[in-house]
Amino acid sequence: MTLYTQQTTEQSGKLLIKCEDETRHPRCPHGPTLLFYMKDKGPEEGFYACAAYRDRKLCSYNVPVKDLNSKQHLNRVYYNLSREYRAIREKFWDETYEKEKHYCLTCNVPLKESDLQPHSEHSLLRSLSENNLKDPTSFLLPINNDKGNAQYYFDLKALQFFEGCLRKLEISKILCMGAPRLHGYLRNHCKNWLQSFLLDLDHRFHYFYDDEEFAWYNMCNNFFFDECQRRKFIRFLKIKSSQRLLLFTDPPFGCRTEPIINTLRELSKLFNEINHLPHQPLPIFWVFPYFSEQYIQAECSAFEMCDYKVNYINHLSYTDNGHKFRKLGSPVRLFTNVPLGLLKLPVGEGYKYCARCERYTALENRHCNKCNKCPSKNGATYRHCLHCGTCVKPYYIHCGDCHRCTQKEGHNCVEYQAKQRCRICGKQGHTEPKCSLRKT
Ligand SMILES: C[S@@+](CC[C@H](N)C(=O)[O-])C[C@H]1O[C@@H](n2cnc3c(N)ncnc32)[C@H](O)[C@@H]1O
Ligand SMILES: [Zn+2]
Ligand SMILES: [Zn+2]
Ligand SMILES: [Zn+2]
Ligand SMILES: [Zn+2]
Ligand SMILES: [Zn+2]
Ligand SMILES: [Zn+2]
Repeated sequence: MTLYTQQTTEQSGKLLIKCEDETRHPRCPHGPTLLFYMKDKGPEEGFYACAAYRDRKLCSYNVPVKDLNSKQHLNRVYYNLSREYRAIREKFWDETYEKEKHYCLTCNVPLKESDLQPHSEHSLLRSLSENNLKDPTSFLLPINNDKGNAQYYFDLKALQFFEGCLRKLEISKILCMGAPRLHGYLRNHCKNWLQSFLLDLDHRFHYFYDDEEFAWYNMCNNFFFDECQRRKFIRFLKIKSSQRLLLFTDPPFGCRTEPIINTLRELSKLFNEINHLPHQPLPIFWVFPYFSEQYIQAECSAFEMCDYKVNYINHLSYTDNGHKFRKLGSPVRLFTNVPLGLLKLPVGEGYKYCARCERYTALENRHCNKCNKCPSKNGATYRHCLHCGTCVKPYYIHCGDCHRCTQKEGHNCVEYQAKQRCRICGKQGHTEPKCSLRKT
């Protein structure tokens, strides 16, 4: 059962989520839970469920608010495995007796020569190379369950694009929150000007990275599994006045936006406190699909969407070559509070500079003089509809009853209008003809 994705909420009505006060919520093994409830019934009728895993098979914690027995649930302590993982790392890297390093992909454990025997029938990677060890995402099997880790890795072009942006913005420290391949890439290619720190739910990184660059972490509730790692992380946040830190995140697309935004706020606050800076949001890069724009902007209007299409190497639909979106390319974009004019998109890869927008946009995104912007969101070339007063997807048809362009012919106008969002201002409850922001 997928209860918690944003799209489900939109369809099924109003499943809300309470995450601000989460440290007071009962805990599952993945930290404080989130409180889910229906808008018309209120939090008392809601339930607490795991912040990280969106499937009961992956984390079975699910307790209705009214069944919460404080003694039973509130003070439950879960065993922290971080210490054990770190002990395995120490042994793995200790070369006093054995130098060779191996990995069992079946059991997901690093091994030395004398550990190999019980794994002889398993899928083994013997004698890991230095390059493998420098970036474990080069050989670890991605955990690509969409209701859990949803581990999809950037392709090389995306990594190079991000590197270019970070250079241009003169970033000197980066937090890779749920971005292990980016972390691996940057620590190997950019270490003389950029320090990277990885925050991820995947405990396997314990084996390859020490506490100076990795913390086992849940970004949906800002939870560190290990206190020692949290302290090291706080040290990493401390910057000199000449340095700049950027927070980069690529969460699973099934994650709700509210808890992530909450975490971004908490981390910004912590960063400012540690550095004795006035309140200001951190520069953030957030990779997410273009169709989530409304949810991100509803919570945080400072985030704008950049036209760059982000590709993954191990996801069929989320690449330019994927079958589902082949015509329009990957639907994955970069959302950021950094002014879009500061980002340079690669001209040889389907992008151009639009002098009127004063930023780079996709080649197919033609500037509309009436809307005064390059309007496309999804990679198609939009056309301007004079009746709607805005640009729309090319295959939309203007409906005389709805007074707007719609996707489906023969739709039920009453039902359709009730659910729609205005394409000009993004709000619900009216459509373009009645929008106060309409220009033409
Ligand atoms: C879509 S992948 C992003 C990887 C990125 N594209 C890269 O190549 O570096 C999501 C990553 O976030 C991690 N993750 C998933 N849920 C998380 C959570 N609740 N907290 C922290 N990390 C999480 C996964 O383990 C995975 O590494
Ligand atoms: Zn859990
Ligand atoms: Zn094994
Ligand atoms: Zn333009
Ligand atoms: Zn237009
Ligand atoms: Zn129209
Ligand atoms: Zn409007």
